[in-house]
Parts: sequence; structure tokens; C-alpha cells
Amino acid sequence: MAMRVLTADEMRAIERDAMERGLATGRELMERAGRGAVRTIGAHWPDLEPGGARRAVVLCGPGNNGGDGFVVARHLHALGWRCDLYAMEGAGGADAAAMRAAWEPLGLVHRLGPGDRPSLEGAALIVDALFGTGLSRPVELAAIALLREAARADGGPRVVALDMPSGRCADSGRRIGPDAAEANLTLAFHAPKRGHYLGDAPDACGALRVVDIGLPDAGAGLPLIDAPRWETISKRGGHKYRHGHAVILGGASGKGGAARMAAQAALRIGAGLVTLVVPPEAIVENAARLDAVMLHAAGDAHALRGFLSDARLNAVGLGPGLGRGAATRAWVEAVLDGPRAAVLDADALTAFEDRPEALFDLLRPGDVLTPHDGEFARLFPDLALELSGEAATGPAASRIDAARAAARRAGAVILLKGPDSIVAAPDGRAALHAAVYGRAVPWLATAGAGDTLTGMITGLVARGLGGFEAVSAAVWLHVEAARRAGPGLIAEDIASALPGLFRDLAAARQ
Ligand SMILES: NC(=O)C1=CN([C@@H]2O[C@H](COP(=O)(O)OP(=O)(O)OC[C@H]3O[C@@H](n4cnc5c(N)ncnc54)[C@H](OP(=O)(O)O)[C@@H]3O)[C@@H](O)[C@H]2O)[C@@H](O)CC1
Ligand SMILES: [K+]
Repeated sequence: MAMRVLTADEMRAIERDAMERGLATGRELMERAGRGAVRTIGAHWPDLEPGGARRAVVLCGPGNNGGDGFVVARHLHALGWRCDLYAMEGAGGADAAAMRAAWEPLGLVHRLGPGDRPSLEGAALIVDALFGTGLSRPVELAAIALLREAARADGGPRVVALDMPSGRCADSGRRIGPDAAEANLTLAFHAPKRGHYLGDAPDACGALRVVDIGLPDAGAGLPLIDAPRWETISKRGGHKYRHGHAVILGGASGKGGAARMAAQAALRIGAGLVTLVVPPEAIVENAARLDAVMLHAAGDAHALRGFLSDARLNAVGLGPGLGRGAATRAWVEAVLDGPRAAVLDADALTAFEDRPEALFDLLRPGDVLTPHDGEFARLFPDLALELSGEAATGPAASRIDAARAAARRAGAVILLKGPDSIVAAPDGRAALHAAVYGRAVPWLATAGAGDTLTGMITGLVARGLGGFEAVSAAVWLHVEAARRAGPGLIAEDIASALPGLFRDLAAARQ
């Protein structure tokens, strides 16, 4: 089953359900969280394990995250650590109070006030147990800057955050207010939260590990996109016409590279045939550069409509290298007026920035839009605005909320691209693809990578996958191919890496 990411509300519901069913008390869960955290810290940093005269500074907040901190301190103490506890004043619940009481015979608890910066002298570890899923407003503590500086420094104490780096929203990954902590290791209790994967939060989290606290997997949350099932992308015999005919539209002479890369990617992902349709004057250039991809000339939208009336064509991808003018709008209208599913990217989106509703009126539920953040902001300025800057209260609106709202409004599948890509369908389905932590591919930020992805999605739609399924498969394969190619990658390498990737996926299945 796909790994799932939770909101704070979903996490609370899982805890509540387990408690109501008598599976565990809140205190038992807190004990498991703290004990599991210490075990995971030891596994992640084995050089810290032997204990000895190590010093840890533990910062505890007023809620249950702070309660976890007292449990961590007690278990570190049992391993021979000297722990200095700093706790905020506050209401706190009964469980957190009980964990504080269990710590108190073992050592002092200093009061942590807004301006306090605890000494880190001789410390090997700092535990951020200030705020987790309950963060509701900006944090005003000098200790936050201390955590951030320590996480960024080389050679100082290592920072471990319990559940979230304090000041980051568990639902959106955004900072609540201007100040948020950073960590070298973040420990998510029971399951990762959405906020661990979104925006710049992965940088703030450092590494991410999940700590099992013995709660059942209720299947709640948003799926994290994993490898597509081999059956969905493999070919089981049949001639080329059985595997779909993808069409990519290309632009003027001299600007054809983007569409050519999309066309080649559509072929590599397994479309039986791919035709690149270009203005007549661009035929010579493209004929000199393409062999397996077929070419067709269309001088205007009328000619395009005529070509697309061929019932054997299955899907059309357009946008890369088309230009932003009225001609592109006319091509988009011609495509959306016909029966083929469309994948719209780049200039096909930007051409409608003045009147996005005109585009939305034409879209059908199986069509796909693949905006990056800039293109998204042009089509959905109000949704993008909600995501800009820091949030004032938690939980804050997230890229997932924005992509879902955009899919509903557009009436089509949306792929909001980034290291954290969101796919959302107008029927409410959504999934997250995370190219962060161990799957980070910073070298994928290169010219043509998006055009290649457009081609891969178009190819899969031509082969018969629905828009949502095609995007989910393509986005994973795209990153995996880029990981194979490695640093130094140029966009052409992505499609070239697909055969090796397919070979390994097929082998893994046997
Ligand atoms: N329940 C369980 O059994 C388990 C829970 N677990 C742990 O509990 C964590 C969630 O605990 P939580 O719900 O108590 O929230 P938490 O993040 O500690 O903060 C809430 C407190 O902070 C306060 N507050 C908020 N923002 C503030 C600010 N800016 N500045 C100052 N105060 C602020 C807020 O006050 P309020 O907003 O109500 O005024 C409230 O008092 C979760 O992340 C995990 O670590 C695990 O042990 C597994 C078992
Ligand atoms: K924390």
C-alpha cells in the first residue's frame, strides 16, 4: 500500500480512535513516542549511542509535543546522558504534566521565557520539543533562532525535532509567522505529515524518519506517489496501433526543441506512434532532427482541426515552444473542441493568462494542465496569493489545497509541479509526489525537463491511461529517470534513461 501523509486533524482522529477503542491511552502513546524517538536518534546517529558524558539540551513546549520531550529526556538519561531541560510555561494537558512529573526526580527544569537562549556549551544534541501538530500562531521565542543556527552550523550539537521543527505548520510545511526552527533530523510520529514534504519544509526538517507508536494503519491521508504498477506501463503484445497514437504540437522554426523533446518522450514512454504537428515552414528543421517521430504540417487552426478529425489519434500534448499569442489560443481551442484528451503545458497555459475562464470553459475532466508555480499563479492568481509569504495562523493553506481547488475550478486534472508535485482531479482525488530527502534531484531543474514530462504524460494518455493515472505514473518515472542520469543531466537524458528504468522495473516484478 502506498505510504500516506496526514494532516494534524487526521493524526488526531487516528489517536482518538485508538484511545476510544482501548488500544492505548494518551500517556502510553506519549511514552512510545519518546522511547521510539531515542531509539531512532541512536540508529540515525550511531556515534551518539554510547552515552557516556554526553550532554543534551531539551526544549519543551506547553502541549503534548513538550510532553514527548520529557519522555525523551528520561530515556536519554537512562542511557547515561546529562539532560538540561527548559520548559515553557503553559496550560499543558494531563499527559504532558505526568511526563514532566516523571522527569522531575531526575533533574531540574529551567523556565524557558521568550528572550531565553539556553547555553549549548558541551551539548552534543538539542531536542526541539516545543511545538508539533498543535502550532496555531507565530512563535515568539529567542530559542527558535538558536535551534536554526545550531542546525545550520557545522560541528556543533545536532538538532532533532519531534514531529515538526517548531514554527512550521504540519499541514502546509509553511512557517507560521516569521520565525521557525530547523533541524538535522525530524521524527514523525506514526506517519509523515503533509508539512514534512511541502515547499521548503524538507530543508528545515533535515532528514526525516518515522517513529512507529503502535497505532493501526487506518488508511487515512493523502497517498504519496510510488512506482506505477508494471502492468500499467508494460506492453503485452499487439501491433503499434494498439498502443495509441500521440500528437504533439510544435511551434515556429528555430523554437522546435521543446516540442521535439516532448514528442520523443511520448514515444519512449510507449505510445505506439507519435506525430509532431508543426507549421509548414518548420517541417524542414524538424525532418532533419527526427526519425521515429512522424511529422505533419498544419498552417492554421483549421488545418489542425482537419488533422485531428482522424479517429485513430488518442491524445494531444501542447504548449512547449508554441509561443504565447493568439495563434496558440486558437490551437488550444481547436484541440479542446475535438474528442481527444489534451495535455496543456507552458505557452498553452500562459496564452490564457488574461482570461483563464475562457480556458476552463473548454476543458474536460480527462484533460491535464501541468503548470509550474509561475504558470499556476497566472491561471489561479487568488489561489497562488493564499500560498505566498508566511502564514499568520495554523493550520495554513497548502499547495495541496491550492491544487485541489484549481482542479475543481478548471474542471481538469492539475499537476502543480515542483520538488513537491501535487496531482489533483476535479472529482477530488489528489496525490503527492515528493522528490525530496533521499529522492531529491536538484539537477532536474534544467531547460526542457518540463517539456519531457508533458510528452511522457501525453504518451501515457494516448496508451489509454486516465489523466490522473497518467500524471501519477509519469511524474514518478520522470524523477526516477533523472535520478539514474544523475548530476550533469540535460533534458534529453530523461527519455534516454527510460529503457533502463523499464528493464529494472520489469526485473523487480519477477
Ligand atoms: N495526543 C497524543 O496522545 C500524542 C501526541 N503526540 C505529540 O503531541 C503533539 C501534538 O500535541 P498538541 O496537540 O498538544 O500540540 P503542540 O504542538 O504540543 O502545541 C500545542 C500547545 O501549544 C500552544 N501553542 C500553539 N502555538 C503556540 C505559539 N505560537 N506560542 C505559544 N503557544 C502555542 C497551544 O496553546 P493554544 O493554541 O491552545 O492556546 C497548546 O498549548 C504532536 O506533535 C506529538 O509531538 C505524540 O506524543 C503521540 C501521542
Ligand atoms: K517540535
